[in-house]
Amino acid sequence: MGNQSDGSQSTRRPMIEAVGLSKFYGPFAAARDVTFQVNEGELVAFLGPNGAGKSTTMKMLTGYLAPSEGTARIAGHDMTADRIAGSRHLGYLPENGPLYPEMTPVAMLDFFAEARGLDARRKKDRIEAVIELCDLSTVAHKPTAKLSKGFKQRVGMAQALLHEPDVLILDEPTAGLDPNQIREVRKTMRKLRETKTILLSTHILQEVEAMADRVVMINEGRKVFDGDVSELRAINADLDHAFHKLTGVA
Ligand SMILES: Nc1ncnc2c1ncn2[C@@H]1O[C@H](COP(=O)(O)OP(=O)(O)OP(=O)(O)O)[C@@H](O)[C@H]1O
Repeated sequence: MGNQSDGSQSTRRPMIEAVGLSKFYGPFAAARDVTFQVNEGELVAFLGPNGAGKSTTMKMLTGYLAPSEGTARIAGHDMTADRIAGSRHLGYLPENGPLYPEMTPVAMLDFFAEARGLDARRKKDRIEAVIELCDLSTVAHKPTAKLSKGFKQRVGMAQALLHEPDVLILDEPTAGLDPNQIREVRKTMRKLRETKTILLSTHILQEVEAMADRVVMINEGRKVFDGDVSELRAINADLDHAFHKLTGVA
């Protein structure tokens, strides 16, 4: 299924690296010593029950949140010391959809394109391209706050893809969507995985079976599994049961 089936995983370049990442809020550890990597061309599903620390880990990987301990690297760039260089490679879909709900999708994309230093020509081309790819033309000039959840999610995705990053970190891209919208997101994802390295958090185990090369699972801030889907199946043929066994949550 995955594009690592030729056994070349170890020779591929690591594009997303979590090295001993921890985040403490007072005495509470939202993430503790989390280490894993996503190699070039892989799509890795990031699983765990609510509150396990997925979003916290993703925010540290993207440089949005400073780790208490450890190192996050994107395409080899340390996201604390060298965030701008790493961010050129990275598209990030945060858990709560796009920022700046009062702006229209076009205005927001324009703003992000400016912030990322795209020149005028490339800005125009890329905004047009992501509006088409994410099917936003009918809502491009409406305030984002007034859009449906599915469209808001697409605006977030368009923002993440704007600068043609080769690495994507997507925090629950199908959360709260209806089945038709989920199909659309999966279709987009299948297209993206041909050219990009992707870390994707989700609660939908069918999504994992359908798309992931590998699974990283965390529970109570700690990594509890890192392997491919067949290894997860070796724990229990039913992925729901495997998830339950590793996390103690149904
Ligand atoms: N700023 C903060 N201050 C204190 N605790 C926090 C903070 N941010 C997150 N947490 C706690 O850290 C833990 C991990 O949260 P996180 O959002 O990373 O989980 P998650 O795995 O993404 O969950 P979900 O699947 O519900 O999105 C939770 O218990 C959360 O309440």
